[in-house]
Amino acid sequence: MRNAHTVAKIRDAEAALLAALPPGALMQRAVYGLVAHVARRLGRVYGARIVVLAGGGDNGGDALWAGARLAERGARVDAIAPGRTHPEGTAALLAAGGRLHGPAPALDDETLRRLFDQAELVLDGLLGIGGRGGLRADHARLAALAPPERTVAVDVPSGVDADTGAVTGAAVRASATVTFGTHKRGLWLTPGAAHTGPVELVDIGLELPEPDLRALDDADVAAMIPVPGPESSKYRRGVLGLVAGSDAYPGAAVLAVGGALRGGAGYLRVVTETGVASRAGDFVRRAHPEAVVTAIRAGDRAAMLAAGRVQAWAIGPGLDPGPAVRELVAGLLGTDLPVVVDAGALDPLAELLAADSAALRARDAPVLITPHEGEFGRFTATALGWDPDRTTADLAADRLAAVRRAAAATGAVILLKGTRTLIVEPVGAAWVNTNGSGWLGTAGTGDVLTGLIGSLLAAGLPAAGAGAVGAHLHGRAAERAAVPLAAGDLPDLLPRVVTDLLAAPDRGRPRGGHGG
Ligand SMILES: NC(=O)C1=CN([C@@H]2O[C@H](COP(=O)(O)OP(=O)(O)OC[C@H]3O[C@@H](n4cnc5c(N)ncnc54)[C@H](O)[C@@H]3O)[C@@H](O)[C@H]2O)[C@@H](O)CC1
Ligand SMILES: Nc1ncnc2c1ncn2[C@@H]1O[C@H](COP(=O)(O)OP(=O)(O)O)[C@@H](O)[C@H]1O
Ligand SMILES: [K+]
Repeated sequence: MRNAHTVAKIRDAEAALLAALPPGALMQRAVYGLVAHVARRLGRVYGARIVVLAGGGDNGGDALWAGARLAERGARVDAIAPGRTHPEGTAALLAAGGRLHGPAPALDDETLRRLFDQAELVLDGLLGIGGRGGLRADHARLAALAPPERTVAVDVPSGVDADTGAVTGAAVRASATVTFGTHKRGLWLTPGAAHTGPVELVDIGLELPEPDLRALDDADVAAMIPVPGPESSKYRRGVLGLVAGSDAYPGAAVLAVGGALRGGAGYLRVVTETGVASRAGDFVRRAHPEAVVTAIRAGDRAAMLAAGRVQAWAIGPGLDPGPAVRELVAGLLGTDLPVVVDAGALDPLAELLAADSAALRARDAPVLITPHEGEFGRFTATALGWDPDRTTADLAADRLAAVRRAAAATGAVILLKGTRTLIVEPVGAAWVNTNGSGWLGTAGTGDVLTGLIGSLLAAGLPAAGAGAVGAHLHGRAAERAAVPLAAGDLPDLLPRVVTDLLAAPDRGRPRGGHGG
């Protein structure tokens, strides 16, 4: 498990440790980790040309000290400073033979370009967790010139808000980030997450409280995947009821069923709309003979519920939102089972919530909704009266906070899909998925995810756990796909992903959350 904390919590932990350690010791721990990263990456430090971007705070201090250590090992280090610099770090760099250029306004573009062009590596120490708002012009100029493929961000890419991931104006783009003590939420939240490259965590010994945001690793997911025991049967493993597919969109049902069959439930009951031609049911039967299909007339909630006993429901892929689907969603809310609501069932659920804001809180079992950003805007507009334009702005300014507000106000567990899918419980507990790739942004991958999550829910995982494990497996499957991937490729890749996770030697070993 990887943990992220708020800047305020990091400052508290830092203060406690600073009081207990000799002056400068904490910074030296950070510097040690940073230098190790740089040395590993360069292979040979001696003779390497390194540029240090040195802001006026401790982030600049880290970078300058790292520059000093690298200069002592024979690197040629040029520091560029927008203004004043960390005194001890500066003195150490100069004593080690490094050079300081600045303040930046006095440096012409030509000189700066030459320094950046020659650099094998740039250390971005302009701003860390002390950054506030958009970069000032003298910082922004340096951030824009730093070459992304050769830049390592110190603690946080400068210009990315460490708490929210918001980016206002220019920000450093790095090919790797070395962060200290714990992850910062902004490293994981879009848009900031697009600036970090892979993130390496350096343990500096902070004693941290409960995290504010978590990310599952392979080992966590391996320990959470429901594995059948000797006593298991198809019914004991969990039965999923999946309401998906209509005459208009039969394919979505096929994709969702594909995800569900590979999600670990023992039995799958699929409910489709008969419509004129019962197309969806026929499609599903042909593609997936394992699924048991019941075709119902649109909106016939009694027929849906009569499809058989299940442990969880998922509804939405390939359904046309309208009064008939609202009937079905209302029928599912009336059960005491966990329900996943996606796609064509989201607007109908939002309408039910607009009429009765306590509809979800009145249930004992969770409702997990899985919107993408556009669906989230529509859902919150209908259910909560939020202005969609304002919601778009709120998501860019502080994605996690916006989703937390919506989860608290509706009582739904919310899985907001995107580059960094977020899973948030009504009480605020939050997870982020950090794997996958842009190739997932193709029609139908969300349908596969809904089936997969529904299946995990039926197999007994709690709602947020099913969402987080489902998103992780879905992302890993995408990483293994031949590209460009199509949504239909994903179900067939899931068995290899799960098999490898379960075979990993550290499966089942406790994984500490220590130090993030
Ligand atoms: N918190 C910790 O546990 C540790 C922190 N360390 C380092 O210390 C950093 C935090 O240092 P500081 O608190 O000094 O903060 P920073 O170095 O992040 O930034 C503070 C400085 O930046 C200026 N500034 C703020 N916003 C700006 C903007 N938008 N444009 C231009 N300038 C801006 C401020 O006026 C101030 O001079 C961490 O990111 C990390 O690199 C490490 O040394 C080790 C331990
Ligand atoms: N850049 C990206 N990186 C990682 N995952 C992505 C990216 N873009 C989209 N995804 C994932 O792809 C899926 C798309 O789902 P969705 O928007 O519902 O599509 P559809 O409705 O066509 O199935 C989600 O799981 C989302 O998180
Ligand atoms: K930085």
